[in-house]
Amino acid sequence: MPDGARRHARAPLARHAMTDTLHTLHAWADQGWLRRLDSALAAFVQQQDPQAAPAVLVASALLAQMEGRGHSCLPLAKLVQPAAALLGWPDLAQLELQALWSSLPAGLDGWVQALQDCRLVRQALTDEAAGQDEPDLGQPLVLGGTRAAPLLYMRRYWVYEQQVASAITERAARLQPVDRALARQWLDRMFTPQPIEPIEPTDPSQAEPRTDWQKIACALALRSGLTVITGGPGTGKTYTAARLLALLLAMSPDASRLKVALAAPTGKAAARLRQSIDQSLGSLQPSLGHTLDLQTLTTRIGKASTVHSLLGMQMGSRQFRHDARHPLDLDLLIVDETSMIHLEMMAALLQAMPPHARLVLLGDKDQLASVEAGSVLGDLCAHAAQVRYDAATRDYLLEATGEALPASSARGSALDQQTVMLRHSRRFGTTIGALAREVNAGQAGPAMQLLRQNHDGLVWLAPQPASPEILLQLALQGRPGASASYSDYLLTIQAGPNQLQAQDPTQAAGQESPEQAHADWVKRVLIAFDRFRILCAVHEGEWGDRALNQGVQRALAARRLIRPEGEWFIGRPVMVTRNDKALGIFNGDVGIVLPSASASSSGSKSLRAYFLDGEQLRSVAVSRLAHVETAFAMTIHKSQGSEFAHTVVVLPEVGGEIITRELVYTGITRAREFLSIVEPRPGLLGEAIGRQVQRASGLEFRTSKGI
Ligand SMILES: Nc1ncnc2c1ncn2[C@@H]1O[C@H](COP(=O)(O)OP(=O)(O)OP(=O)(O)O)[C@@H](O)[C@H]1O
Repeated sequence: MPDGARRHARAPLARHAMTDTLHTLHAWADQGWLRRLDSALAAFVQQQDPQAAPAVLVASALLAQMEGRGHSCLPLAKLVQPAAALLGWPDLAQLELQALWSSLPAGLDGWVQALQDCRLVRQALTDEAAGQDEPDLGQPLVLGGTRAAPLLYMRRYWVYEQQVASAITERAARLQPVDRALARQWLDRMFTPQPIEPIEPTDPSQAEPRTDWQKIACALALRSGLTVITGGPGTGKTYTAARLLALLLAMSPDASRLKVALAAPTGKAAARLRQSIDQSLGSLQPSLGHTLDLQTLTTRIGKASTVHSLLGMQMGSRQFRHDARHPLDLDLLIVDETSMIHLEMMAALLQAMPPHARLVLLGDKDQLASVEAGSVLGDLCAHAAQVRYDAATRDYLLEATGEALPASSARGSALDQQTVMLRHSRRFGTTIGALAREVNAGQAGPAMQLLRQNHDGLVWLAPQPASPEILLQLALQGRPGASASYSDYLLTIQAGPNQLQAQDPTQAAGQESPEQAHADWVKRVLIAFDRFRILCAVHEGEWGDRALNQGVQRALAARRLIRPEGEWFIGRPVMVTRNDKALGIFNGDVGIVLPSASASSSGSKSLRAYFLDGEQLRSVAVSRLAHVETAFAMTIHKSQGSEFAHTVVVLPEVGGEIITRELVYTGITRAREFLSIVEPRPGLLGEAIGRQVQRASGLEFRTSKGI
C-alpha cells in the first residue's frame, strides 16, 4: 500500500489514550525522571499530528532523553520490553514503566508501524526490504537503520550521521597513486627496525619482528584522503604524525607549497600536539641528514588551533565560516584527541575539508566519547583491533613498508583499509600502563590487585573508610611516594617573579627585564600547577568537583597558601566554560589568576587569568571573564587532552550508569607519573570497570556498508 494511503487508512485512535500517555510523560518530567525537553517533544509531536499513536509519543520523549545522554539515535529494539535497562530509573519508576508498557506494542513491528504511520516521521530504512526512501518533507523525526534493527533519529542527527558516513567512506576510498619504492626508502630511514618478540612468551625460539604499526600508518596516509590512527597513551600517535609530515614533504613534488594545519578540540590539546610534533621532528632530523629541511617545515606549519577556531566559529551561530562552499585552504590536516569530537562537529569538519586534502584523525578509541551526542572515533575504529586489510592493501603495505600482514577472514570496508591501531605504549612500561590495560580489558580483579599492591608508589588506592579529608591532604602535601600537590604552585606564586633575579646575580644585573621575569614566573606557576590535579567522576555530592573545589579552597586558605577574599584572588585556578573568540579563550582552557606584570611592579591590584599553550602565554583581565569555574577539582570529562604528573581520580559513593570503564580509563590515563584513586564505597571501581558505554549510533553500520 502506498505510504500516503496507509496513513489515510489507519484506524482513528482513542484520544484519551494519547492524552493519558502525554500526561504520564509530563508526570515523569515532574518527577525528574525525564527532562522537560523530553516530554515537550512528545507534546509537540501530538500537537502537529493529533493522530500519532501513543507509541510515537513515548518514542519521541525517550529519543530526546537518549540524545541528552549522548546517543545519536534510539534503537527501537530497546523499546520492545519496558525501557528499564535503557533508562536506569529507580524502582518506583520501573513500576510506572511497566504500567505504561502494557498499552504499547508488544513487538518491534508494532513500534515500526506506529512510527511509519506518523506524518512527522521520515521513512529512511536503509535495507531493500523497506522499499524506497520517501521524499524529504523536512519531517522532524527520521526512521533509519534497517527493518531488523530500526533506529529513530532527530532529523539533525540523522543528517549529520549521513554526512559523516558518506564523507568518511568517500575520502577513505579515494586512493592516490604512490611511488611505493620511494615510499619504502623514506620509511626505512624514518623507522628503525622493531625489536624481535617471542610469539609465545614461553618459547623464545619462535620469535618474529614486531609489526611496525607506526610505519603502516604513515604508508596508509600517503595513499588516501583519510587515515584514522588510534592508540592508547604513549603509543606514538603524534610521533607517527610527525613522521607522516616529513614523509609527505619528502615525497611531494612541490614541498614548499604544502599547506599543513594542526588542530584539536581544546586549546591545551592543540598546543600539546604542536609541541610534540616539533619535538618528534627535531629528533628525526639527524637520521635524515641534510636531505630534508625539517626546520623550514616546522616554521611553516603555524600554530595548532582548536577545531572551532580552525573552522571559523561565528558568534551566536551554529554555522562556521568554512563549509563545503568555503573550504579550508590546506593540503593536510592532522587532528588530535578526536575522541572528544562530537557528531555535529565532525560533520562540520568533513564538510569544510577541500576534496584533494588529506585528513589524519588521531585519538584513543577507548577514551570517553564526546560530551555532546555521538561516539564518532569509537564508531570509526570499531574494527581497528581486528585489522581487516584486503589483499590490495596488504600488497601495498608489503611494498611500501616491508610489513607482511596475514589475511583477514572478515571483509573490510573502505574505512577499515585506512584505519590503524598502534599497540605498543612507550610511556607506560609502568604499573599505570598495566592498570590501564586491565581496565580497558574489563579485568576488574587484576586491576584491583595492581592498585592494592601500591606498586613502586605509582598507583595507590586510598585506604578505607575514605573521607573527603583524604583529598584535602593530597591537595596539600601529596602522599608518600607522590609528593606533587597544590602546595608546589602556590609556593612558586609566593616566591614571586623576583626570586630568580635574587638568586642569580647576572639577572639581578638587569639582563632580564621585569616583564620577562614576570612572564617566566607565570610559566613556572602554570607548569607547577599542572603537576597535580583532582579529577572527579561527577559534579554533585561530597565527592563531586563542586564540593571538593570549596573544600580544597578552604584547606589552602587555612594554611595561608591563598587568600580568597572575593571572587578573584591570586592563585585561583579557573576553567573556561564557554568559547569566547573575542577574548581568545575556549571551553576547557585552564588558567591561573595572578597579578599582571604592571601590577607586580607597581603594587596595584590588577589581576589577570593566565593560560599557557606550549611555550606561549595568553592572559585576560579577570573583569572580562564571565564564564569560568574554579578548577582545583575538575571532572574527568573536562580533563581529556591533559596530563598531570600526579593525578587523583575520585569516584562518587553511588555508582550508576555514568560511572563506566571508559570514565575510569580516561581518568587513569591522565596520570603521567603517579596515580591515586579514591573509592568511597569498596567495590564501586570494580563495578565501573564492568560497565561499558554503548552509545547508540548508526555510524558504524553505515561506514561498514559504505552507505
Ligand atoms: N617508534 C618510536 N621510537 C622511539 N620513541 C618513540 C617511538 N614512538 C613513540 N616514541 C616516544 O614515545 C613517547 C610517546 O609518544 P607520543 O607522544 O607520540 O604518543 P601519543 O600516542 O601521541 O601519546 P598521547 O596521545 O597519550 O600524548 C614520546 O616520547 C615519543 O618520542
